Amino acid sequence: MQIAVPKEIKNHEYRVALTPTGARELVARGHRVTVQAGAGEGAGFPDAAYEAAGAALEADVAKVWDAAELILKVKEPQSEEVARLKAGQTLFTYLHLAAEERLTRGLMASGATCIAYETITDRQGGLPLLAPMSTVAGRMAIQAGAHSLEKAQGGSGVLLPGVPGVAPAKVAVIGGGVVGENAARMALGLGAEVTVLDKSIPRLETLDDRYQGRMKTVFSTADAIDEAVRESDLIVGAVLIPGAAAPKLITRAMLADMKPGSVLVDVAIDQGGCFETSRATTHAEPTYIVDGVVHYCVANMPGAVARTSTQALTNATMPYVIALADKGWKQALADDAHFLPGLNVHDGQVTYRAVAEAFDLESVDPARLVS
Ligand SMILES: NC(=O)C1=CN([C@@H]2O[C@H](COP(=O)(O)OP(=O)(O)OC[C@H]3O[C@@H](n4cnc5c(N)ncnc54)[C@H](O)[C@@H]3O)[C@@H](O)[C@H]2O)C=CC1
Ligand SMILES: CC(=O)C(=O)O
Ligand SMILES: [Mg+2]
Repeated sequence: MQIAVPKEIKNHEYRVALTPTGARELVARGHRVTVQAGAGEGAGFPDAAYEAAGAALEADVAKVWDAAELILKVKEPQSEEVARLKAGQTLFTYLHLAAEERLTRGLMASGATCIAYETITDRQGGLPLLAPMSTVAGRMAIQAGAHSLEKAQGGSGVLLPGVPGVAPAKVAVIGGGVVGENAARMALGLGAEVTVLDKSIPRLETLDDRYQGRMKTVFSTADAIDEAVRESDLIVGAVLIPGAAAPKLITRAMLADMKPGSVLVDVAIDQGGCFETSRATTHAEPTYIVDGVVHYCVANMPGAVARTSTQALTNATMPYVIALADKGWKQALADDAHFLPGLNVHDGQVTYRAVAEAFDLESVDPARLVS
């Protein structure tokens, strides 16, 4: 199969979808891999390493896309990438479609087969291709929040751990999944007072057990969120309803109850964000202030630590890439009931129910397309 790896073009996105190690593996299986020149540079993988792995380098982005049967990316396609995509091609990348009607319609119009990393499931009920980047983003959320609390960033001037004689900051994490646990763990490590809110009792039990009561676990209700809003210096938004738009859990009116200079880090922004006042920002300009509250809403947080993130992401994606390359999308999805929910768009049709519901579109059962 002809496989293409374009250079990512989203603002300050330095990850790449395939490492030289991955390229070598695909080439050894008889596939042709074309990497756009410079695609791996931001993650520390020079062109020469891909060449040594048996991949072809191509400087002309149009040629990279045009010849491909399978396109491997990291971030959701930007508009100029959507314009390059065509029927008969398979795209494998993060898509986050429920937050992006224009992108959804663009992918439908392309006629291509679009498989999202973030809706593939596993036997344990997890999201194995979202989890590595959620781990990174959760850990980064506290770094970003701590920095945003500094006065020069518009923050309240609170230091997360406090100092002897001065109490630590209060951190609330809404959603105790992969992002939430990693954020809470970092905040605990820095000495903050940490509360995690989740709607899943089993999840709260796991956290309570794992951290031996060192973080408070609270069932997520409107009252509990009100209290977190009133008390916290930093709130991390980390909820997810897989494939769907995030619920808005903090409204604009509620910001008036927050301490001036408090910080909201909305990691769920790639699914539309879980705070009413969230809008996606970039690493170039990560924060803005609404009603005295600093908002950090970068939709590709892991792109900033591209070396670590690329290795973590490709460790997880590689078995799926190999299945797509060896068998083609139809057989690869037919053979694996957990890979199948990755299919979001095929030949003009939406195949993921939560995405179709977000935009009042017809949804086609993906199982019908592969049987
Ligand atoms: N901004 C970025 O760069 C990145 C964003 N993300 C995003 O972070 C979000 C979270 O991802 P994961 O932690 O992997 O998901 P997850 O599925 O592991 O965890 C989500 C948690 O939210 C909980 N939840 C759902 N509704 C809730 C509510 N109303 N109140 C409290 N908790 C609720 C669920 O029970 C679950 O435990 C996703 O939108 C994901 O796409 C992930 C990586 C990078
Ligand atoms: C999950 C995601 O959106 C990211 O890693 O950028
Ligand atoms: Mg995004």
